Amino acid sequence: MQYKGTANFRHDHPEKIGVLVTNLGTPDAPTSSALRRYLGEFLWDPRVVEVPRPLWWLILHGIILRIRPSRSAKAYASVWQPEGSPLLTHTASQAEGIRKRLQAKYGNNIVVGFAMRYGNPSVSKVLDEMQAQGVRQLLVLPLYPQYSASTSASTFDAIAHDFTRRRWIPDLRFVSHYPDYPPYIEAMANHIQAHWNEHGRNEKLVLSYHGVPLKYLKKGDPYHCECHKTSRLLAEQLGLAKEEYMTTFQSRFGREEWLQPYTDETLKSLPAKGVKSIDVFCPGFSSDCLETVEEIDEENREYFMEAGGEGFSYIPALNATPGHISALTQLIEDNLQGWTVPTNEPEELAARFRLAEDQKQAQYPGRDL
Ligand SMILES: C=CC1=C(C)c2cc3[nH]c(cc4nc(cc5[nH]c(cc1n2)c(C)c5CCC(=O)O)C(CCC(=O)O)=C4C)c(C)c3C=C
Ligand SMILES: [Fe+2]
Ligand SMILES: [Fe+2]
Repeated sequence: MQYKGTANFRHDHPEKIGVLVTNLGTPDAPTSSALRRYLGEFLWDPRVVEVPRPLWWLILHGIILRIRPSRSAKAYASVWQPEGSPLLTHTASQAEGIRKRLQAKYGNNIVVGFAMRYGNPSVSKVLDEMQAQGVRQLLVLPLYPQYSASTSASTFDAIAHDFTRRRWIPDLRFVSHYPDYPPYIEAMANHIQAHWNEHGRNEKLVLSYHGVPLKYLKKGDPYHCECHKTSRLLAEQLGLAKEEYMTTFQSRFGREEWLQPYTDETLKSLPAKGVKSIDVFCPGFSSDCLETVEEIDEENREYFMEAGGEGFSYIPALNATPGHISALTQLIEDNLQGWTVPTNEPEELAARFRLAEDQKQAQYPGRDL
C-alpha cells in the first residue's frame, strides 16, 4: 500500500473517497416537452454531433426539435416503468449494489453516487453532495465499456466543466474505458451461458453495439475497434467459432453513413441466408434502456420475424446482476489502487502512522520530517 502524505491520518479532517458512476441520461418523463429538453441538451453537445455550430443550431431547432420529441416520447412511453425510465432505475440499482459492496469492505469513508451526463440527477448536483460529505478524492466511472468521444470524452467534459466553478477541486481519476477487462468479459459470458441454459441456444449470437458516424472512426475514434475487441474476447470466453457470432451497429441518427454492418439491415437479411434463429445481446449497454428494450426487443425482433425468422431471443443487459456488480466493484477497486481509504478507527490510524513514520525513517534516516 502507498500513502499520500499525512492528511488522511488526521481525525479533524474527515476526507472521503468518492465514486461517481455515470450513464448517458434519459428524459424526466415520456412526454414531448421532457424530450425536447433532454434532446436539446444531448444533441447540442459538440462531442455527439460534430457539425459546425451555426448550421447545426438551425437544423436542431428548425427541424429536429420540432419533429423528434413527440416521436421519441411515444417510444419512451412503451418502455416506461412505474418507477421511471429503465436506464435511470438500472443505473440507480447498480450504484446501490456497488455502494453495498464497497461500504461493507471500507465503511462510510467511501461515498458512492450516480449521475447522468444529460438530464437528472446532474453531475453538478451529485458532485455538490459529495463535496458536502467531504470527498477529496474522486473516481469517475462512466458505464461505457468501449471508449468513444461522444460518450466517454463527453462525460469527462462535464466533470471538467463542473470543476471550473469549484475553488478546491478533488484529486481525480477517470475510467475512460474497459472493453477488455477480464471480469467484465467473464460476467457477460456467464450471463449469456446462463440464458442459454435456461432458454436454449439459437443458431447465431448477434452482438449489437450503439453506432456512431463512420467519420468518427476515420478521425481516429477507437470505438469501432474496441467493440470488435470486446466481441472477440467474449466469443473466446464462450468458446464460439467465427461463424457462430457477429458484430453489428444499431441506433443510426441522420442521413450520413454510420458504422456498418447495421443491426436492422443485418437482421432483415439473415433469414434469406439460412439463419432462422438468433440470440441478440448488446455488450456496450450496461443497462437496458430505450435502445435495447424498444429498438432491439421490439423493432428489430419484428424485422427479423417478418423477414422469415423463426426464433428470436433478446438477452437482457447485465444491469444490476450480481456478476456485473462484482465486475464493476473490482474495476473500481483496481482504479483506487494507491488511494488510502480514510479511516477514523484509532487502531488503524495508529498503524498507518507508524508505517508512514517507518517509511520516512527508512528513506531519510535520522531526520525529523
Ligand atoms: C446523434 C448522434 C448520436 C450519437 C453519436 C450517439 C452515440 C451513442 N449513444 C450511446 C448510448 C445511448 N444512446 C441513447 C439514446 C439516444 N442516442 C441518440 C443519438 C446519438 N447517440 C439519441 C437521439 C437518443 C435518444 C433516443 C431517441 O430519440 O432515439 C441511449 C438510451 C437512453 C435512454 O433514455 O434509454 C443510450 C444508452 C452510445 C453508447 C453511443 C456511442 C458509442
Ligand atoms: Fe445514442
Ligand atoms: Fe434508437
